[in-house]
Amino acid sequence: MASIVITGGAPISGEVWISGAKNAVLPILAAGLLADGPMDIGNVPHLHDVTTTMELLGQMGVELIVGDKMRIHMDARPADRHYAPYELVKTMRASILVLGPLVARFGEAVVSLPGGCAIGSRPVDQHIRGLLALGAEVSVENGYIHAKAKRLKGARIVMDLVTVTGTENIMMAAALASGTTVIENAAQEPEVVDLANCLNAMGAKISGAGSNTLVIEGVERLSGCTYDVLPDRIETGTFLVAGAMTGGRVLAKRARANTLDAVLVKLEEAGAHINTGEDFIEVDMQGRRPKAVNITTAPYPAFPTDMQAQFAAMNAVAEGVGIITETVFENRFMHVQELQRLGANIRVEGKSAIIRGVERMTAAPVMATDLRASASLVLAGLVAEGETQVDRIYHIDRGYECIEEKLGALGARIRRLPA
Ligand SMILES: CC(=O)N[C@H]1[C@@H](OP(=O)(O)OP(=O)(O)OC[C@H]2O[C@@H](n3ccc(=O)[nH]c3=O)[C@H](O)[C@@H]2O)O[C@H](CO)[C@@H](O)[C@@H]1O
Ligand SMILES: C=C(OP(=O)(O)O)C(=O)O
Repeated sequence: MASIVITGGAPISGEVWISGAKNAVLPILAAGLLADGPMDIGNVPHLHDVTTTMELLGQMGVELIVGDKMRIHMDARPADRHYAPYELVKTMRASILVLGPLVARFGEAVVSLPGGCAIGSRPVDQHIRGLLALGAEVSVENGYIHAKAKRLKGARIVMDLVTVTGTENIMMAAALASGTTVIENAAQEPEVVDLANCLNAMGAKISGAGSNTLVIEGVERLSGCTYDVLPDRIETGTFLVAGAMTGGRVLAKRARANTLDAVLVKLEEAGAHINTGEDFIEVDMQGRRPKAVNITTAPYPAFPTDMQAQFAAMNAVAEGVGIITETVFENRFMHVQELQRLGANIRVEGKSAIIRGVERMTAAPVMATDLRASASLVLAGLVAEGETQVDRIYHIDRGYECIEEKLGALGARIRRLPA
């Protein structure tokens, strides 16, 4: 299995280009199933999850071509299958995003249950509840969700909890339903807004994206469109933390500061100078050691769970004690025991990790358990003395485009060892 080796201690400084957002491009590709014309999607990140989604859509008969500069040309008109097999869904939970579009487009969908993963059980009951409310018949048999509806009908849906892909699935299904759908307690994440913007560019009538109430007036058809995916706020945040925890300076280009408010506030609290513009964010630590910060994860606009592990790595070498409370996923502290192998002083109590910063961490072989846990281990490797080897990095390739090249360009001594 491939691994990443980092020799700690090099200052991280310079400019980095931010890629398109994984969590926006995946629903946008799924939304392409609804288009009765060609889609041209730009700013697509080169990620394993994108390849998996293309494979999934390809199996349904969608035509996909990767063009210059990672543009994807997609034509869903020839699609004639409404089936998402376990073999693909198990490698990427976001495959569940085809459920809503398939029912809306074909009147029928058979999609494998995604199952749990390292960070939690991650049920999809809200996705199913939403489709039932829109009038679909839904059953779960032999690990597959079977959903059917001649035409979905608009409804008022109050979500029991805030779910990002749940909101997206219902929004996509409702876009082609008859009548108006209102989703209350909707997710407000920027990726939900990006999907709504893309659907509107296809001819949908969606308002309220970015608030907790979405109103979707169903339309008869959706056309193709040209759309550029929003920059990845989690990739951005990860590079900014790399700068902050190494006492360096990082200028993230093609980044959106207004999607990262909660993260930037915490970086400032850690002692970083922050400078933002319309399409850049600069973090400058001026050689200082970061101060430990307390964070509590929650749905947007609060602090994102997808940045929790990276801040745990920063707190591990910060001055003072920081408490990190994870409220979104029940098992998202898998990085803690690996950070401890590098010398971090962390105690987990229920939903919180109490992190007492140490002056130095030392290299060790560590193992990635999920996407952001992997990122936190790479970040820790940047400061640990010696050579840290991070194994099972296929997790990181799901969500970071060329991470070793980007960090290398910022001065990190980092290399990938092939399998
Ligand atoms: C592809 C994608 O966009 N992934 C993101 C998305 O995942 P995803 O959309 O899977 O996460 P959700 O927002 O749905 O999950 C939030 C919480 O709700 C629970 N839940 C969710 C749905 C449901 O039907 N029932 C239920 O109980 C989950 O187990 C979790 O505890 O949002 C998460 C929370 O910001 C991020 O960490 C992921 O990076
Ligand atoms: C948990 C994540 O992704 P996914 O929902 O695709 O597993 C993530 O991006 O950190």
